Amino acid sequence: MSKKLEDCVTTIPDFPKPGIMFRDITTIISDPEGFKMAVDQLCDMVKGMDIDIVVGSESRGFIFGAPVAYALGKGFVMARKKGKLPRETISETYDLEYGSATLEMHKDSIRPGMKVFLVDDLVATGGTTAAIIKMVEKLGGKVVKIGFVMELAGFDAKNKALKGYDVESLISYPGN
Ligand SMILES: O=P(O)(O)OC[C@H]1O[C@H](OP(=O)(O)OP(=O)(O)O)[C@H](O)[C@@H]1O
Ligand SMILES: Nc1ncnc2[nH]cnc12
Repeated sequence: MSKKLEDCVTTIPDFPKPGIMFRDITTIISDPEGFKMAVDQLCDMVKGMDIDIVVGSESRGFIFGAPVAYALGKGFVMARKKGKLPRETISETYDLEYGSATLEMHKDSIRPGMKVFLVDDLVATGGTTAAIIKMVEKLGGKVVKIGFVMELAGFDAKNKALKGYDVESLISYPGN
């Protein structure tokens, strides 16, 4: 039987805090078949769609977003953690499953009217993605597709933080 992407994920209970089921992507990306499956399947999500640019968040979003952009023949924009981008930025602060954080994007990275494919490894609350959506929209871009490798369905981000957007995940885990 051929390998499935799910088989490449390792789950670590109680990391980094008690009660968190940590879905570890390191075993996807260290496996050539797993990494290729993930990138190819993310690209398939926008087959036939008109997109201008791929956006990914630091740091695990970079790992999938950059090869997806390359494979699609598009550019890649980084949403970075605070204080890392050298030019004029826009920023958003948001809550995480465990803590809070601020992401920044270069103000000139999205031009008005650009159609954005937002890529990340995982969605839990959707707070990270919602922060990026806010920045993209403030810059005049339109998020036309959001693709995740994994979703923690218990948070119901699709119907809460990301309601109204076109969201797809390659793997869905019930619960948090
Ligand atoms: O849906 P949310 O509740 O916002 O959580 C999901 C986000 O959390 C993780 O990133 P993290 O901020 O831990 O950064 P990392 O990629 O640098 O580990 C993950 O890569 C997502 O970006
Ligand atoms: N449960 C989880 N596993 C891996 N990364 C995460 N980011 C937020 N929640 C996570």
